[in-house]
Amino acid sequence: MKSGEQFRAVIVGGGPVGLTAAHSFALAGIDFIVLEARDTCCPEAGSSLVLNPASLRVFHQLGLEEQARKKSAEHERAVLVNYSGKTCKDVRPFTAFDQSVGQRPMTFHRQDVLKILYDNLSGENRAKILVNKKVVDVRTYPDAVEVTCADGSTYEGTIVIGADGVYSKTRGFMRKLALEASPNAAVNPEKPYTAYYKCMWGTVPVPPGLSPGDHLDCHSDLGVSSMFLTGRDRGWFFMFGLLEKATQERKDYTEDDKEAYAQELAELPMGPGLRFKDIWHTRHSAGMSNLDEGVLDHWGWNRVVLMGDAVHKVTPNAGWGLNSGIQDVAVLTNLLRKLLKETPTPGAVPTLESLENVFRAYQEARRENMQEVFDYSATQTRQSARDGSWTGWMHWLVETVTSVVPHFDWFMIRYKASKLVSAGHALDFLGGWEPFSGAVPWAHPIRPLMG
Ligand SMILES: Cc1cc2nc3c(=O)[nH]c(=O)nc-3n(C[C@H](O)[C@H](O)[C@H](O)COP(=O)(O)OP(=O)(O)OC[C@H]3O[C@@H](n4cnc5c(N)ncnc54)[C@H](O)[C@@H]3O)c2cc1C
Repeated sequence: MKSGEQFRAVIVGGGPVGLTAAHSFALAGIDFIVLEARDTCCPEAGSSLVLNPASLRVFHQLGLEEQARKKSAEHERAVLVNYSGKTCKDVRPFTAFDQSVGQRPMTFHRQDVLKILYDNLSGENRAKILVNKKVVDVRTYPDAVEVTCADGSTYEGTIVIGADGVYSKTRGFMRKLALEASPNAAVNPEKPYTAYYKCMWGTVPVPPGLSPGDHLDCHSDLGVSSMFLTGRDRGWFFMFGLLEKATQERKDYTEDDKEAYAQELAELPMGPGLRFKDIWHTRHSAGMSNLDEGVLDHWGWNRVVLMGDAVHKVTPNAGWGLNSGIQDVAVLTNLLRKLLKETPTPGAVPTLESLENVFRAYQEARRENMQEVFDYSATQTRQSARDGSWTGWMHWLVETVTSVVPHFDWFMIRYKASKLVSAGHALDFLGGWEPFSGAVPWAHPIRPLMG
């Protein structure tokens, strides 16, 4: 293996984070290739994705905002019911986002996000997304990396980026290679995430009485909760449940498991006058998994670096998983672009030391914020599906007291959620424009576009 003449990033995984990286790298002038295991980057799998204003700001910079607005619904109404189905709150707190950061979160069908990303790559860049390329080996050399796929094909590059999700193979190779290089190397655990909750999700037609942008929640003290979101033309349910025992093992739920769980939660309220049994039979599709949680301590090693669910995994109640991955993309793109621009000989491949410095700076820029996002997400899950522990009762007490405080949700969004969102990075070499501004300043402002 010898050094390539030009820098190239081999991105493992053509999910939403890998595809966002493809757009960002293309605009930054960073050569890349994406290797995706499935036969398509846009499968009809998963449920909704809520993009927060920080992600929408990046999408705007990538030229994707217009398509995104056509395919999504802005958050409008928040309804909370208790386990008996009684409405505790029916409010419209999301105007707080309009005032704070100038933009509300938007709800998409997951496949639509993938299609927006994939379809809007130029022909030249789309040709760099290769499907049916399941990565089975990663090797590092003094000047390069080599990635091998299940079909026997190999790809060389300067770095390899693991955007291959919660069960990341790249993460495993990073660990293995670091330990081979030094048995005392500081590495991530082999199984770095732990699940305390499970979730079944699915797509259904919008039930009567609901409108685009509705967000319904049902909380309970029995270790279960439900959430229902409406988009432009469909709705999505999320049925959360506390696992009997925390686990680090992967669990693949079967159709029978889903049916049994649906029967178990049939009477769980989803919103005013709506129970789970009313919508389960209308589903187009449903999925189920344990909700892994964790933030890794080592985001990169040598020529290998991780982003998205491969390096942090949060529960989905607060909708921060992909939004965090988009932040990873923005920060890593900015740092790599700067490095490549500053390389003494134009076009020369940066040294391993300079790449490792970039990976360190990337982790430093993201790790602390990610922990805050992680804690926020974990708390939301535990406040919703409360257990019988004292923390469960504390969550109950806080929720009961705050549910009678006028405009409480508005204040939480204005002073807590907006603060997290406004910490968001964007691509520092591209401009942006107005709606993404309000009373809360962005920690990393972008240059306003002229005209
Ligand atoms: C029910 C639910 C609701 C959610 N809602 C939201 C939300 O509203 N907002 C939000 O921000 N986040 C949400 N999330 C989280 C979000 O889905 C993830 O954070 C996001 O998908 C992570 O993207 P990723 O690209 O890192 O990983 P993935 O989406 O897992 O994509 C990884 C890709 O890598 C490919 N791959 C895997 N292994 C290999 C290999 N060996 N070789 C090549 N390719 C490989 C996979 O096929 C896949 O395409 C939700 C999650 C769940 C479960």
